[in-house]
Amino acid sequence: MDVRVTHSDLRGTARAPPSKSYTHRALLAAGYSDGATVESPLISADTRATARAVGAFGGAVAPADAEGAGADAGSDLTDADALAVEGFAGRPGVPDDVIDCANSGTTMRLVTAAAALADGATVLTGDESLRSRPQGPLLDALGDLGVRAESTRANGRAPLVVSGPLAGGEVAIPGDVSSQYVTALLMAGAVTDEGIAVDLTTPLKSAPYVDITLELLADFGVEATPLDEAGDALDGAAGAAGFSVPGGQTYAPSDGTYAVPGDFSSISYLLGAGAVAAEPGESLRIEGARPSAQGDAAIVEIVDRMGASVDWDREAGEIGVERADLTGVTVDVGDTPDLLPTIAALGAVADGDTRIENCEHVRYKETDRVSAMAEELSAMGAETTEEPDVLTIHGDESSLKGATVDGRADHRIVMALAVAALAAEGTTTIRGAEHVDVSFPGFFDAMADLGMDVEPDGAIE
Ligand SMILES: O=C(O)C1=C[C@@H](OP(=O)(O)O)[C@@H](O)[C@H](O)C1
Ligand SMILES: C=C(OP(=O)(O)O)C(=O)O
Repeated sequence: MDVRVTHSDLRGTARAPPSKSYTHRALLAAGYSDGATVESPLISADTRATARAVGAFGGAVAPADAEGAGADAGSDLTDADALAVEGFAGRPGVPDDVIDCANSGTTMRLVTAAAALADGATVLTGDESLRSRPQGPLLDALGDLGVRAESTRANGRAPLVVSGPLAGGEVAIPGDVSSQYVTALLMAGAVTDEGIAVDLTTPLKSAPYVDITLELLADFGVEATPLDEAGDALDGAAGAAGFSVPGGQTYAPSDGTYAVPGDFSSISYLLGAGAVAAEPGESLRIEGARPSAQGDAAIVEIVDRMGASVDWDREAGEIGVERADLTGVTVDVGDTPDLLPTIAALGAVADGDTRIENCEHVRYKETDRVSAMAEELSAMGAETTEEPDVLTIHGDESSLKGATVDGRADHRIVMALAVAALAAEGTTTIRGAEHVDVSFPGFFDAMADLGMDVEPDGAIE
C-alpha cells in the first residue's frame, strides 16, 4: 500500500525499536540452548521467520507469559515484552516442512548453517527478493565441510537443500559478499564435534555484525575468536584474517535470559528525520539508544559531521537532535551497509556532494539499494551519480520536490524516502509502505506521533 507524506515539522520523543540483528541471534542462540528467555525482542516479519525456524528444528517460541508454546508459534507472534524459547539443545531435528525465511537474509544464512547440523535434509526458501540473493559462498563452505548443501536451481540462490550432519573442520570463505556467512558458521560451529576454523579469502565487509555475534555468543557462554594473519587472537572482527570456534560448547545465557538492545539502523531514520525536520529551536529526542556492538551507531557521528547538533547521553541511552542546514560529507559504508539509504536521503537534503564509498555489497540486499536510492531520489529532483562502488548525491534541499516514489518492497528504502519526503516541497507518495514491517513495524505510527503529516492509502500493518 502507499502512503502520502507531506513536508512537516517534528517534535517530541520516539523510542527505538529493539535490534533486529540481536533478536535473530538471540532467538537462534536460545534455540541452540536448553531454553532461554529473550527480553525486549523485536517482533517483526524478519524475526518471525527466525522464530519459525527454531520451531521447525524442534524448539518453540512463544510470549513468555503465554501457556504452552506451540512449535510453530513463530508465524503468529505479536507484541510481547519477552519471548520464552524452548531449545533443541544443540541438535536441530529434521524439519517436517520447508522453512520459509520470507524476506530475511539473516534468517536464511544463519538457519542454513544450523540445518547442516541435522541428520537429514532441510529445505529453505523465501520471497522473490530473498530467492535472488547470494548464498553460493556459504553453500560451498558447507560442501567443503562434507555437508550436502545445494541450490535447487544450481545458481547459488534459494531454494536451498541442506543435509547434515556437520562435524566441523577448516574452511575458506570470501568476506566481501556477506558477513552473515561467518556469523552462521560460528553459531553452528560451537555445537559441532570438532569446531570450525574459518579462513577469509578476502577482507571482511560489515565486520561490526560479526562483533554483534561475538558479543552475543559471549553472553550465551560461547567462545569464538577473531584471528590475525599469524593466527593470533584479535579484539574484534575488524581486520580479521579468520575466526575459530571450538566445538562441543553449550549455549546458556547467565540466569537464563538475554535482553535485546535498541536498533541503531532504525534509529538512523529517527535521527535523520530530526536533522532535516525537527521544529526549529526544538530538539527531537530518541530513547533506547544504549551503546552496543552495532556499527550503525556511526549514524550519530555522520549526522553530527553533516552539521546537525546531536547530543548522545550513552548512559541514559538518549539522543537529542536539532535541525540544521546540512552539508555533504564523504562516508565509507564498508562496515555499515544498512546506513546507505539514510545517508543518501540526508545527502539529498544537504548542500554539496555526499559521497558514499565502498558500497558494492549494498547491492546484495533486499534490493540493489545503491541503484534504488539513486533512482528514487532522482525522481524527487536530486542529482545523483552512481558508480559500482560509490554513490554520490549532489545535494540541494531546494531542488527536492514531492513525487511518487517506489519503496522497492524494501523496508530501508521506504523509511529513507520518508526522511527525504519530510524535507521535500509538497507531498510524496511512497509505494509499498507496508514493508517497514520487516524491521520497524511501528515506523509510520511513530513518525505520525512526532508530527509527520502522513496519510495511509489503506491500513498500515
Ligand atoms: O548479520 C546481520 O544481522 C546483518 C548483516 C549485514 O549484512 P551483510 O553481512 O550481508 O552485509 C546487514 O546488512 C544486515 O541487515 C544484518
Ligand atoms: C539487509 C538486511 O537484512 P537481511 O540481510 O537480514 O535481509 C537489512 O535489514 O537491511
